[in-house]
Amino acid sequence: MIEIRGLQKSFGAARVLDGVDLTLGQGESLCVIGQSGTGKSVLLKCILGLEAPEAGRILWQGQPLDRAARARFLAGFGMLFQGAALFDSLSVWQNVAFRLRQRMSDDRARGIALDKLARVGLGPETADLMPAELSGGMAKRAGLARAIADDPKVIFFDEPTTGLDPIRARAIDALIRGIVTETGATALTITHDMASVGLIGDRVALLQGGRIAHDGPVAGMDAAPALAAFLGRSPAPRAGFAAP
Ligand SMILES: Nc1ncnc2c1ncn2[C@@H]1O[C@H](COP(=O)(O)OP(=O)(O)OP(=O)(O)O)[C@@H](O)[C@H]1O
Repeated sequence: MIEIRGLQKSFGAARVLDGVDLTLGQGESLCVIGQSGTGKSVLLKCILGLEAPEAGRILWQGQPLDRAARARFLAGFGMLFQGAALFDSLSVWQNVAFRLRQRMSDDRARGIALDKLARVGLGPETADLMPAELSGGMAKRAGLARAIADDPKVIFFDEPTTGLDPIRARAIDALIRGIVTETGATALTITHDMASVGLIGDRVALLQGGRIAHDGPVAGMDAAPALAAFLGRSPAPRAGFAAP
């Protein structure tokens, strides 16, 4: 569905992306991990058209993601931003219904927003609260409700568990996995959190030195040498491996 080939992006003399090749299949959940400053956000911005790469191609459904294709892509796309990024001056339901209100009545948009809030575990009593009245975990849930408000076919999750304690982080992971599974959406998650990778991802890619240093299924990722090196530990023995 999304195919990235030879993507390069520099800032001044610093080449951040140095030939990134990555494919995201329809209905697949891919997690991209990497150290701070390796270019995960830059990669996301190149896909969204917020940064222009010097070289390489991004294809969506086999077509180059030019201006017209990107507009179609973004119309069927949802995103959970790092820190939720709710609009401070809008209530929770208005945030969730932000895109819906551009094409339907407030009554209808509010009804859909309440359904989506319920899906992420927020009751109707939260609908008229302002973002400043929410805890970090509630804000993430509201951001997630906004990401799925328009029933997107593709959803990007940027550091979905950053700033949450482990219990709330796992709850958000479980919600994301449930939503991705039940909607069949294609998902791209950027994260540092390996517990999230295990819960959310079908596949994990490691961005390192401007390239994809590892790309493989989440099942069995403990045995991948590149991931073990990234995490600073020895790879787990493969199934059937007999220790001497
Ligand atoms: N607009 C910009 N101008 C100059 N340098 C930039 C710009 N955007 C990103 N960079 C640089 O590109 C590199 C990659 O940044 P990026 O934000 O993609 O890292 P990241 O992997 O997402 O990090 P983190 O996990 O900490 O969010 C960094 O060195 C950053 O300083």
